[in-house]
Amino acid sequence: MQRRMSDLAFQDYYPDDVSHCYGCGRLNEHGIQLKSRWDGEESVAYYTPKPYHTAVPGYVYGGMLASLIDCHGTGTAAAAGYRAEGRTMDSQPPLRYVTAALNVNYLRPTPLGDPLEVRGRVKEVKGRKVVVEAWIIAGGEVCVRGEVVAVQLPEAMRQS
Ligand SMILES: CCCCCCCCCCCC(=O)SCCNC(=O)CCNC(=O)[C@H](O)C(C)(C)COP(=O)(O)OP(=O)(O)OC[C@H]1O[C@@H](n2cnc3c(N)ncnc32)[C@H](O)[C@@H]1OP(=O)(O)O
Repeated sequence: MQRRMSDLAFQDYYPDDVSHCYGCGRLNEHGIQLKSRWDGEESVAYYTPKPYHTAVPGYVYGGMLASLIDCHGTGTAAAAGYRAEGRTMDSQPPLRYVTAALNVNYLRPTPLGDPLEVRGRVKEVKGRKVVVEAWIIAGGEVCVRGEVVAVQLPEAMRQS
């Protein structure tokens, strides 16, 4: 069945050459394949960690949580970059963002087994840089807060 455009997540628009990321690449069969969308002025994604994403028994591994902040942040940055240019994510030329900086604060243990809600808000769009704050909610409580600085790849590093 053909999907409506509004069903597509930010990551579904990534060109193939940036769709192998472990966290968000739709072409990485071993990865998380995170899907982020706008929810008003915020962005949102959902993911339920697997039983093997364990830190101490019953709680989610911090590296997994950092990956969620990272890839929801870069996805939100990409969407914000297109929005700042007044165009849709399927328009040309494609924008390619990478993580320049990632800060993660673990506020309380994140229970393993519940669906996690990952939310984001754009703090700044300036030139090639987008700063996104992101947080993870489990069981109605914010367990993790972070910030992502995403920067568009310099022209010289683009392969297409
Ligand atoms: C639809 C398709 C979507 C495609 C989206 C694809 C998503 C894939 C997501 C993958 C997520 C990853 O894991 S990516 C893999 C991990 N990341 C990487 O390997 C990146 C390695 N680093 C680099 O390649 C480089 O350092 C860059 C490209 C990030 C930046 O280098 P540059 O291009 O020379 O940057 P530069 O001109 O100096 O800086 C530009 C602006 O960014 C700021 N800036 C630069 N680095 C930092 C930093 N660490 N912390 C804070 N701010 C920084 C500068 O102050 C400046 O701000 P101002 O002065 O203008 O204010």
